[in-house]
Amino acid sequence: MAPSLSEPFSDSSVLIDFVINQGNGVKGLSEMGLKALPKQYIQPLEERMCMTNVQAQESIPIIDMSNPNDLEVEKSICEAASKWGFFQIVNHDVPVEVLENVKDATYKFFGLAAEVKNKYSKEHSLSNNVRFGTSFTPQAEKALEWKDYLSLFYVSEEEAFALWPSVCREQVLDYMRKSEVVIKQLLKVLMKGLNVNEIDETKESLLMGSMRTNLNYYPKCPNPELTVGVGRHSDVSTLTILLQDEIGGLFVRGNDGDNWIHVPPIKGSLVINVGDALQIMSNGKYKSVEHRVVANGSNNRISVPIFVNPRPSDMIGPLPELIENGEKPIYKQVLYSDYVKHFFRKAHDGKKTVAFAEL
Ligand SMILES: COc1cc(/C=C/C(=O)SCCNC(=O)CCNC(=O)[C@H](O)C(C)(C)COP(=O)(O)OP(=O)(O)OC[C@H]2O[C@@H](n3cnc4c(N)ncnc43)[C@H](O)[C@@H]2OP(=O)(O)O)ccc1O
Ligand SMILES: O=C(O)CCC(=O)C(=O)O
Ligand SMILES: [Fe+2]
Repeated sequence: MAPSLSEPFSDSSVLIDFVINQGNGVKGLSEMGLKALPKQYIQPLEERMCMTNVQAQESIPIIDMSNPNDLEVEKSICEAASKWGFFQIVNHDVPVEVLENVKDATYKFFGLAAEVKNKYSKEHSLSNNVRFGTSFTPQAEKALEWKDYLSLFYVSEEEAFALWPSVCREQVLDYMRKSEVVIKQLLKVLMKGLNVNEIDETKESLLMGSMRTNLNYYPKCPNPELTVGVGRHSDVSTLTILLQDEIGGLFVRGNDGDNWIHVPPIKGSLVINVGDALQIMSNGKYKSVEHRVVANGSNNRISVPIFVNPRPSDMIGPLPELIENGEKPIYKQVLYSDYVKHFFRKAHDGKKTVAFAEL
């Protein structure tokens, strides 16, 4: 039974039951037309976005990928990855209709009835590789985040056909397939910037041996200033390729450490960011930068990140080529699945995950 408007969720077990156990998510809360944000979503003051900390004059680089092997383009990719950890690419090879189709499919998935989406929840999903959820890690969070997601870990086309929701399966697979060219172009350039000039099969697998695509849904929120869409974090990937819609709300930590920079939506562009695995493998040259998403009081928002990762069974650490060149390692070798489990078992806490690999 849905809770009544006059008795909103003062009892947390009622909220958890409605949002998590019944699969209504925050989308279900948003669609009830609540007048006030349930207290479980109220973030401590220091985690709320304060507009005085936004640096409106700054922006992350926008890189034209028409000629990816042009030396100036290569230089701007490596500089952006070292200085900002984030950049947007335009004129890349991923067709605009592939991007539009995956956005439509995201709306289709979240438009399904709660009972249907709930078949993919941690409790009911037939596989750990397919997971519908809400917030980030609700069991570890003091305050919940205003986001629902579907997370799809790619193993094979056969598995995707058997297990992924049919309303979005083809569109996500197509988005992943078509993004592979640009992912390889970027990794080749980034490796060249480290003087790693050959990407053999083993290295390619270490850099991009596994991929996970998330469909993120941030519904319209009452009192958006009191909560977050996604709290401060860095990704644990090698690289993340992020498609966002036209609403905006993604902020990246500026390189002076205190301020936040908005990532404005640009039609047809993709946002690229360095994840912790690449920061570790590059021995700190490329930076995985903290970012967060604000909640929105007027619009629903979606985004579709592809997390390009090592394989769970890979050991990651500074690349041997860097150490052979005389660099002192600042990270140890860690099993990538241990690193990711450490990330998923705690609430978002900015850049703290990487301490797991520090020497
Ligand atoms: C969801 O909101 C997010 C997500 C992000 C993600 C940013 C990234 O960079 S994702 C890239 C993740 N990397 C990979 O997918 C690498 C390859 N995969 C793995 O290494 C493994 O699949 C695994 C993720 C480590 C899971 O390993 P497994 O041995 O099967 O162990 P489990 O028991 O299933 O999971 C361990 C632990 O993690 C939780 N968890 C697993 N998958 C997810 C998921 N997709 N989303 C959320 N949480 C997940 C799981 O519940 C377990 O926790 P327990 O407490 O139950 O033990 C960035 C920002 C966001 O807001
Ligand atoms: O929605 C966004 O713009 C970013 C989401 C994000 O940071 C993530 O899923 O890791
Ligand atoms: Fe992220």
